[in-house]
Amino acid sequence: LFFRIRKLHGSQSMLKYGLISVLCQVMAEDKPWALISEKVKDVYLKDFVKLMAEHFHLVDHKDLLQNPLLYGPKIQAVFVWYYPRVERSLLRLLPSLKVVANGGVGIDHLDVAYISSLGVKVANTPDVVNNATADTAMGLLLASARKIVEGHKVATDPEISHKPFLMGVEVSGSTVGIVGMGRIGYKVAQRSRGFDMKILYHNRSRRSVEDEEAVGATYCQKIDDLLRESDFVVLVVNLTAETTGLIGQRELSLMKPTATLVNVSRGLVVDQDALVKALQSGTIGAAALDVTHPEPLPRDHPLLHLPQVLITPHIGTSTYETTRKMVERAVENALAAVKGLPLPDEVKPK
Ligand SMILES: O=C(O)C(=O)CO
Repeated sequence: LFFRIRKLHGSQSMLKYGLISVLCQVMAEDKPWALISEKVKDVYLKDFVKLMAEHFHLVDHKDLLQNPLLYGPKIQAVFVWYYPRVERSLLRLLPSLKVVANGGVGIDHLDVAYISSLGVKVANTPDVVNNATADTAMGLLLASARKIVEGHKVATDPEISHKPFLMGVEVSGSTVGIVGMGRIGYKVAQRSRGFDMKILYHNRSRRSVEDEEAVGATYCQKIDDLLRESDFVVLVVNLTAETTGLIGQRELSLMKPTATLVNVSRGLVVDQDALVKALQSGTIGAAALDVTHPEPLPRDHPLLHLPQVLITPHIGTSTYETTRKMVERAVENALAAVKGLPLPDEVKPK
């Protein structure tokens, strides 16, 4: 059609440009509409929002709430990075919604059963998050064990004249216990092998002998055995009804008084009050947490003030490369749903 219009000559040029402009508008309308959170605009670098905007007209949550009748019926996809919260009140505004496309693997913040009951698909971005999240776990483990953050403070604070030795815990040759041997857990095991660590793991189902041998991991059917023997306990489970509060007072009391708890899963996997008590009483040695409940913690929360606790603000996947892959994957999932095609990463209700 475009080339036919271009062939119009002379006096027809007004008509020609009019038709081209209408055609461009029709083509622009062709792009589906998607909702993102204004927080995503703040958090995600412009490049990533641009990537989504190549395929979707983006509306932010604030605009939607100001103009629900204008935008609500157009929106076919919601991109979620924790925000916007996909509450029932939001879903009611979106009668044409086809997909909730989550960036990240954890979908504990989504009511998948309810969203699916509306005929709306849910997708996440597994696999692409594995390396960055496993790197974060190892970073926390090493930084906590070798007091890297305190070391930086001491080295850069001119007021500290007496340099303490900052005695750490030896990582090489120690025992790591990985709770949750899924895709990220396995990456943690691969990295731990590079540090000559003895590797224990606990998982709902045992890995194949080949998988175990490839990283030298030993299966602990009972989590208690892993907790008793490990110098570093690394939590890499999904948050589910079964894993909520998985590490409580009893479990912490089984750990070595020198042990470190590393959490890159979700804050609610740990009973935080019990963790505070275990740290204060010396039941365990240290904690290194990329996730807490809530996030961020209130400024007066004891975990923020214990010297043996290292906290990062949920940066498990925050690398440029992984974020790009997550955005690309979320866009692929959303486009597939809009076109009625199978989603690369559909999450079905349990
Ligand atoms: O992928 C996820 O769910 C994360 O939380 C990454 O840290």
